Amino acid sequence: MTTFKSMPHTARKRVVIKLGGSTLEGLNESFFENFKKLQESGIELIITHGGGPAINRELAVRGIESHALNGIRVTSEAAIDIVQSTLIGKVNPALVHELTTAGIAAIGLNGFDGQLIIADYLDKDVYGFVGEVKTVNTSLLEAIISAGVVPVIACIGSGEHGQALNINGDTVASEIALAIDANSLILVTDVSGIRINEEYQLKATPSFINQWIEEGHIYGGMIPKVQGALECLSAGIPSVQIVGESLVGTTILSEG
Ligand SMILES: Nc1ncnc2c1ncn2[C@@H]1O[C@H](COP(=O)(O)OP(=O)(O)O)[C@@H](O)[C@H]1O
Ligand SMILES: CC(=O)N[C@@H](CCC(=O)OP(=O)(O)O)C(=O)O
Repeated sequence: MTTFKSMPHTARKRVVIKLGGSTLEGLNESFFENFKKLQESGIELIITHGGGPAINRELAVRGIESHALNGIRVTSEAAIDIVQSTLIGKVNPALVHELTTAGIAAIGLNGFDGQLIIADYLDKDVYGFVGEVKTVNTSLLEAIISAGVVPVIACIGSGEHGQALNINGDTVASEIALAIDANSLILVTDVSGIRINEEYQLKATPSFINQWIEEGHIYGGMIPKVQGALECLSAGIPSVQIVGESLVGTTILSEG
């Protein structure tokens, strides 16, 4: 991925929070009030989101099949239209509304807006209309953030010739965190972190994560989360958290 690195800014604290589709619909007002408190304490927030369950429902209504491979939806031509309209037309405005109701100035965005996320096919033969992030328009994000507005980003990439590409929400979250030099990334999901042999892990390191993937303890939708986390850590973002609605979960840190 090519990014235009933001200016170093020693004093600022910038946090990217990804809200998983698995948990989005159940979040209540007090959850969003947490965000207001974070903002009031001077933290710059950037929110990204998924919407897997909402997409599944819309696909089912239309009788369109889809399946996941390594936690990524194999997206047909028929499916990409539904993914695009669900994320941009339904999930994103609903989330912006929740934030606005909690008193947070928020603006909904997707990869097409101001060329926010330019994407290319990940592997068209294998995944269909799924994208990988090529560039992030960090100047646009910087302008929005410095205006005190929270960007709320749907995980749709802008492909060649205006083709929408489906990008996993966790991948977008980590790519945005990397592009804007975030101090931390928080992935909010429907489980309180990484569970191994029925026990939630408070902490994890890359070597444990690789071992857990190999042994099959981490699978499905957890895979893009930990992969994004490992990328962020190796690029110098100090920590990534995978948490439930209560914001309690696993903190992933570099070794040592
Ligand atoms: N080791 C693990 N610990 C916890 N959850 C895991 C693990 N491996 C796989 N999962 C699955 O990952 C899911 C979260 O991913 P996903 O459903 O894609 O959520 P989201 O919509 O928040 O991105 C959990 O509900 C669980 O089924
Ligand atoms: C390519 C790919 O997997 N795209 C995801 C985008 C939504 C998403 O990531 O939603 P969650 O946050 O609920 O996982 C999908 O189609 O489901």
